[in-house]
Amino acid sequence: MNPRSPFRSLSSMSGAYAAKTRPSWKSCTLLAGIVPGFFQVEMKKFFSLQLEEEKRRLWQTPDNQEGLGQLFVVSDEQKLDWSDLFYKKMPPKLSFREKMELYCHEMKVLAMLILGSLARALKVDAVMMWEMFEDGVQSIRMNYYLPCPEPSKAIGFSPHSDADALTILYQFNYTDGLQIRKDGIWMPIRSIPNALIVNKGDIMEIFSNGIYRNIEHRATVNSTKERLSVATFYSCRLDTDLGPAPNLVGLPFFRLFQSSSTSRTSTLRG
Ligand SMILES: O=C(O)CCC(=O)C(=O)O
Ligand SMILES: [Fe+2]
Repeated sequence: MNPRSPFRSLSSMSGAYAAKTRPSWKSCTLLAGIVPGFFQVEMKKFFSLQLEEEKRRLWQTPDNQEGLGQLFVVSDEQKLDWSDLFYKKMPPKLSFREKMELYCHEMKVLAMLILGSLARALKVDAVMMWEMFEDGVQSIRMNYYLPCPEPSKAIGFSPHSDADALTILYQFNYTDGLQIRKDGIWMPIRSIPNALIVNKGDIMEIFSNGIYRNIEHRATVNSTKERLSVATFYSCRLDTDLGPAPNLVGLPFFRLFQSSSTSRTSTLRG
């Protein structure tokens, strides 16, 4: 039987615990809980690259170990390692673009969780919902509202509904401004530290046959404080025939929307 290195869970790795139980093993298997499956898929794709041209482009050079290849070959006689290898140095800090991509990735995971709950609430086929949204279109908008000398005469973001299925909004510096229209009245949504606001958009209204209404909202400005918000928009795949879910049309429901191709839906507001 192969010996196994000791297991540790991430939560048990407090300094005191780790010092007291320092294992004689030089390595330890850490159970971190979150294993990024998407990375494994991409890695497999990468190593199955058949394109000679692409491989040549990524090939290591004698003065740079970064890239694809086996630079540990020092003589024709040596026994070669039976592996392909890709080596890349990572910058110590993420760039703004990388941070934005990471944020979008986390928001997509959250959007899919929320869509899963909505599928259960609407009693729609979860597989159909998954296929519609898993490779959906995602976009991000960052809004910066400057203090305005005459806030009552200006509006930060005019009233609109988002064209997507779900919007996840984060308000950075706890400055109020977002308002939603309920029964004809504009209601302020208080900015709570670390809270995300989830709004349903036009696609969700169509898909749910009007059960979930899109949210009309706007952003106001104020005279002393700037305000920052970031909205990530999540829509279904572009090749979806968008219409109400089949179980939501027919009695007791009236069909409120016809199906049409998603690419015709306006994306002006997300
Ligand atoms: O800044 C806000 O609170 C709202 C932003 C918004 O509605 C949008 O970007 O679509
Ligand atoms: Fe919006």
